[in-house]
Amino acid sequence: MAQIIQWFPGHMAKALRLMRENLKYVDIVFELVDARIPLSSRNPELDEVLGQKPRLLIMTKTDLADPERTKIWKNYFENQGLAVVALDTRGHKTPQIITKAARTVLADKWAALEEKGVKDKPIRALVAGIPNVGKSTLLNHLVTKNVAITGDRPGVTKKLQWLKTPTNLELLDTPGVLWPKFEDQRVGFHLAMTGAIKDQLINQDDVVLAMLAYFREYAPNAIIERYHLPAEAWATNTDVELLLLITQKLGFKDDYDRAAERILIDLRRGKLGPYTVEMPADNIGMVNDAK
Ligand SMILES: Nc1nc2c(ncn2[C@@H]2O[C@H](COP(=O)(O)OP(=O)(O)OP(=O)(O)O)[C@@H](O)[C@H]2O)c(=O)[nH]1
Repeated sequence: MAQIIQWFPGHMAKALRLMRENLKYVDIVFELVDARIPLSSRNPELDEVLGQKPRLLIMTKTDLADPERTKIWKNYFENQGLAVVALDTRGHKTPQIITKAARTVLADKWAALEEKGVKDKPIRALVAGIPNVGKSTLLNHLVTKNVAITGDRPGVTKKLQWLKTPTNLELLDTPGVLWPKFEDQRVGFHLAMTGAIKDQLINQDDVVLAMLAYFREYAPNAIIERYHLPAEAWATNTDVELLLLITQKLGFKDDYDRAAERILIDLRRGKLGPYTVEMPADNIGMVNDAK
């Protein structure tokens, strides 16, 4: 883990600085989090950078997450005063869902503008989130044609590029890449499970063992079925022994690394079913509890 801790801070500082600079050009920030790891995929310093800037929390990849847990998380964030949508960003209703939610967040401000005679003002937004959370996918689904806005407007003069959507949003075309924080080693494991960080950064065997500990408690049958293990496999084996057993079942003899790699691919592609490895009560040490 030490390697990761040394590697990220410079990137994170730069990303947050860029975010601060761009914030003044937008009305709202779309903060993306991965529904499978809603805490580990958030950046704890974002709260401070955003201050009072309106925000919409978008939980992505709900098709890969446990639906019951997604509901719990949505409530949890809403109870903190955040506006939240949870979706598979690739769905065809994404533009309508996101635009409606953004309009709701900004309803008062837009009503005040309309009173002053400003009609149909586009909502300007910045998409932010950690790598792999779905930023580009969201942008691509919101913007049906690639139309860059030009002209003498704030942002444009600074050579920022904006993308217009048919639903009257204007999106900064470069998403803000945030970096997670790794003080809690579970954060690293969870990010690795979902593929948010490079595989070279964490020992895959360790990630798979953390993952098996989760499946032992919450979805034991998914592993039994996928790797054709005997029904009593969990009861008679430790997590390490189970990894060895799966390695043999996969026909990889004693090549545990290869088995770990295969298991992670299965997990990330949803072959082990939907999963959400974090719950609010886990207190994964990275997000400020207050908004
Ligand atoms: N199943 C599923 N996959 C998604 C969803 N959103 C994005 N993806 C996939 O997740 C992967 C990463 O998505 P990107 O849009 O490239 O993520 P990004 O945040 O732009 O990533 P970086 O460029 O690394 O910062 C891609 O394979 C997407 O197809 C979703 O809601 N559900």
